[in-house]
Amino acid sequence: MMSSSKSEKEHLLKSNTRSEKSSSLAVEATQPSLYTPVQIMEDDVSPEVEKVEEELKHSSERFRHSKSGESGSKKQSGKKLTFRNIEAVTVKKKGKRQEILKRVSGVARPGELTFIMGSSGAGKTTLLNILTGRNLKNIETHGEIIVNGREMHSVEMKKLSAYVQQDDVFIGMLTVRETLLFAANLRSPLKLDDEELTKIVDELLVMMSLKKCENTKVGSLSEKSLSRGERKRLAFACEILTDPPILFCDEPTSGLDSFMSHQVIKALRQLTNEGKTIVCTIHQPSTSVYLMADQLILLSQGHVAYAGPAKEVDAFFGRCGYPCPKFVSAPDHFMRVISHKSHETESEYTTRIERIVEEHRELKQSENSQSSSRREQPQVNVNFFPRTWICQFYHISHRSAIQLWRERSVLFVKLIQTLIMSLMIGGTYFRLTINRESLPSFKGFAFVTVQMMHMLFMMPAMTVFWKDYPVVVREYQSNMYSPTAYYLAKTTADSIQYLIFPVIFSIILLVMTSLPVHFFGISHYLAVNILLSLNSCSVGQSFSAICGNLSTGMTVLPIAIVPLMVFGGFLITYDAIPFYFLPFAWVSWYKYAFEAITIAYFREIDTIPGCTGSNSTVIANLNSTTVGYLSSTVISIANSTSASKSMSIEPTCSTGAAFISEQSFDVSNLLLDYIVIVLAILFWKVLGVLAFTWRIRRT
Ligand SMILES: Nc1ncnc2c1ncn2[C@@H]1O[C@H](COP(=O)(O)OP(=O)(O)OP(=O)(O)O)[C@@H](O)[C@H]1O
Repeated sequence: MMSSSKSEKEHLLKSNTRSEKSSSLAVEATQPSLYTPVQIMEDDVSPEVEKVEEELKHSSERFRHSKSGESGSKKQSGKKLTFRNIEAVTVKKKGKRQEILKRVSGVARPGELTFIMGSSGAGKTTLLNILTGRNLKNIETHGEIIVNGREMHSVEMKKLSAYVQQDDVFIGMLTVRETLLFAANLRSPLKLDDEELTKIVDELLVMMSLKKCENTKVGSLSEKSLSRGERKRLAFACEILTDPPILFCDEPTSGLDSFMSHQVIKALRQLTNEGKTIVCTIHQPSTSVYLMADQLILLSQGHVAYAGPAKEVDAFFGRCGYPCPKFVSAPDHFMRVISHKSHETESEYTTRIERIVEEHRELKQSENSQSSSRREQPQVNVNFFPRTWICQFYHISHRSAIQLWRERSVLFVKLIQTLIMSLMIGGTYFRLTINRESLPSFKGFAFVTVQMMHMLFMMPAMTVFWKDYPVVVREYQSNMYSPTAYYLAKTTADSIQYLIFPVIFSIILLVMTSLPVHFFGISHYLAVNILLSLNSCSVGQSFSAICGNLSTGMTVLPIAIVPLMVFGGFLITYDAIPFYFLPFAWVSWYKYAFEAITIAYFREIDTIPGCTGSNSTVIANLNSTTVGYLSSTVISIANSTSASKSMSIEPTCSTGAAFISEQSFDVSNLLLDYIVIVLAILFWKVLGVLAFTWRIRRT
């Protein structure tokens, strides 16, 4: 740290001398900047800054010792990052191509801090994304990325580096400590025990000045808990816990005050002292921050305007005819030179940039001609995730369970909803028993039960991923876990509620009705309802993953589900279904659930009270009596298919078995019914996993 301060001061003095010598030809502003170099030097040595720096230094050292298990300071073997002729093109509508980066080349060396600077839209973030192999949807890229003479595949690059992205996204319900512990569990390259991980997290909390908020919930963008600076420091802590040799940071100082910006860059500088290669984009650095850079890459209109030592940039712009005027800070000056001014035309701006780019190209030509050395080819068969699939599954489901519990107000609302619906339906079928008159009502009761298992649970299940989706993308890109582990762990943890609510719903209905109380009936009724609710959430989650967002999923879902419901045997008997719609009936889990519930209650009944024989006739009008409140869509579909056949039950039966076969069901199908419902759950799970994995991998 001391050496860096010293070199900064030398750099600063040189920069002042250069500034004094230079003329003010190319710059309009000649007013002294608010942040004069002398003030910065004074700020730099203020007791408060010194104290924080000392704290950071000691914490950093302790953290590294705890990880390496060595008493002395451990320097990493350096990684020299070279990128050559990086091009990025987006293909827009009607095949229009937009060049974002045009043959961008540069070098970042170990032990050095490299700043990528440029005006907004210059391509800084895109360059970092290409170097780290992330967020390249819709972007075509070319060029070479070489580390220590070997060309890198993006998978290898991810193992060697960490990337602190501009937006800090976290699971809002977790505390700072829990967030770090989760990351440490899944990212640490070595398998460490709980005690060692806790120690690392403790060290990181001190190192990043997060100790005082370690038990504060991270919060989301809508409900803030941590300050922006704390969120930024947490993002750093999550990335550097793997001790990567190369660290990329996109706008690490955005949203921070000048003191905190200085501290963040200072912390990065300290990491370079350990041999790390650090590359960060930075928008408008204060002079104190700028002076900490070793190397500078200036981007303008997707071109490299300058790439080289930071201390030589003044001389370069002087050579181009834009020397830095007296009292104007160097970053302010060259940012002005490479930015589009309001009073100039597009062609004037482009001409200026082309001249600077050409000047830089000439400067670099000799360097490039020397660098055509032979390189090793990339290795792609590298182990992708540090932890096993089971370990990933365990930690994600644990985190999801914590989230579920902390969001228990949502669970409470769902409980109230379940209670209200079950009391309403229980009231409708109050004292329902099995006799001649109530046979149509039983069909209505079975229909409403099955329908409720879908209405209550399918839509809420669709929301399961989307709140956390940006976090999941970020964590996947950081090689923390596979999408399959996430999907299955998240949906499994979320499904706990779908074991409880259907039981509450079923018990209330069973208490309020007067259906026969026997173990066979009750156990099958409960089992079918639980399986149906699990199937509903599998369907909801799967549609959500397939459609990619909630609103599309909610629109598409009824198109697929309504036919299955209509041909489920409640509204039309199997025999009456037109042959071209029969496939819907074959795959309708509604039908199998209805069959299982019917068998559960009628198999044991020898004689249906009130049914004396083959002449008994009961007309059921589901429209007006039993399911009158159901959606008009369903009813109209039912009416438009063979209404007379579907709405009437004309039993020629007096026994339970006869009633079962009257519905085109078979007593021996009970096991098949369960198998089909379980297969439906598995089918939707697999489809959901595939869709989710595809979606995440595309990012
Ligand atoms: N995936 C993409 N699809 C289409 N255009 C893109 C994509 N990514 C980046 N761009 C475009 O590329 C240009 C450069 O974007 P980039 O985010 O790299 O700029 P930047 O220099 O980081 O800007 P800022 O400082 O504002 O973050 C912009 O015009 C942007 O709209």
